[in-house]
Amino acid sequence: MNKLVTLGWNENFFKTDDPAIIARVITVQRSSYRISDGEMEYLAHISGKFLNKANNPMDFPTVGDWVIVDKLKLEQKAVIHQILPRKSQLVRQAAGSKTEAQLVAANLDTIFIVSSLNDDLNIRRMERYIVAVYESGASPVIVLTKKDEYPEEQLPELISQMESVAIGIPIIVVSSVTGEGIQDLRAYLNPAETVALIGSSGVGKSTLVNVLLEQNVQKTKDIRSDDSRGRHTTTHREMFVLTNGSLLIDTPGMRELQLWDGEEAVDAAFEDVEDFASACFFKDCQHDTEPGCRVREALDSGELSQERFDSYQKLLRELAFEKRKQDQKAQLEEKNKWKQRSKNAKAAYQQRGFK
Ligand SMILES: Nc1nc2c(ncn2[C@@H]2O[C@H](COP(=O)(O)OP(=O)(O)OP(=O)(O)O)[C@@H](O)[C@H]2O)c(=O)[nH]1
Ligand SMILES: [Zn+2]
Repeated sequence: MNKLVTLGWNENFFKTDDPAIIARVITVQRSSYRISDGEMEYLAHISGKFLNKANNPMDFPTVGDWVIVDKLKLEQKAVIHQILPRKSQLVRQAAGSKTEAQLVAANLDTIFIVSSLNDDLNIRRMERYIVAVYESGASPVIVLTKKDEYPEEQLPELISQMESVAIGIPIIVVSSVTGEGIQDLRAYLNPAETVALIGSSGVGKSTLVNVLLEQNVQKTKDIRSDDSRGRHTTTHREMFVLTNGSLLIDTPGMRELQLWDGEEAVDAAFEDVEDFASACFFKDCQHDTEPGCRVREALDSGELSQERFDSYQKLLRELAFEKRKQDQKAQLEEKNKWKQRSKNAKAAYQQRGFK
């Protein structure tokens, strides 16, 4: 049997007579990668030619990527030549002020949006995560952790609140301490499928990975007893194989999730708002003062909450702003490229002695 299958490989991804050239990225460490062919792990680097062609973060391998490689079995080293087309990819705007995409993981079937029931839970943040997941092409599942620390009687109210913003998305409540809900979660971990966990730091992602793997592979840390500096315990992204053959990727906690792209994903995540908007009299209704505005009507009657509508508009504005920044950056890069070219041409001309 082709061992790649144990990593979720499917022949439809890429046709080749030589499966030995295929591997999957299981961790990313600065400029090196750990890859696996299902049999052995290799420390891999990208080839010089690859490096020359890669000019933005999306061109580089990420955890979950399928890659074409040359393996040196004895040394357990490999060279990555190419990334196979991704079937899904989770992207966010990189932290900091630079306009730059950050690729979180690739080829995911499902994404667990993990939030703890105690103080981390935030409806507006949840909406943002849902948009990012829809945009990635994977299916979202909401996982609410630390059930053991939350008053049972308040749970139904909270879940119904969550349901109103996570339309049609499964919501699973778990406790890694008591084991409640873990079995329900396993229903979303199918053989040969890849699931990634995302969420803020300290919500219990790594603890959950350990529980699902039934062993301690990810370091966890007590957030109550540490200082504000050493909070993040998961420093890199890593893929694990569960005993049933499903693949699980843990990601470092995010302080905030800045969207990179996804106006259509906003429409998908805000199906309720879209439904009202499509019933407005004017096709291009701005839901402001236009007559026959179904959105305003829904806001007045309470069918649609003002907070939800504000959040929808805010995300759209943010994405439009993000897009303008990206376009400006692309224009600048294009300009610099031409500048450099004419500089090179001039230098070559002078070298030939035509001064
Ligand atoms: N009471 C309770 N505590 C939990 C549960 N799950 C995790 N914790 C605790 O929450 C703290 C943070 O858990 P981690 O698993 O390290 O959190 P994380 O999301 O991986 O954090 P980062 O690696 O920083 O992203 C630890 O002290 C865990 O013991 C749970 O179900 N119940
Ligand atoms: Zn309207």
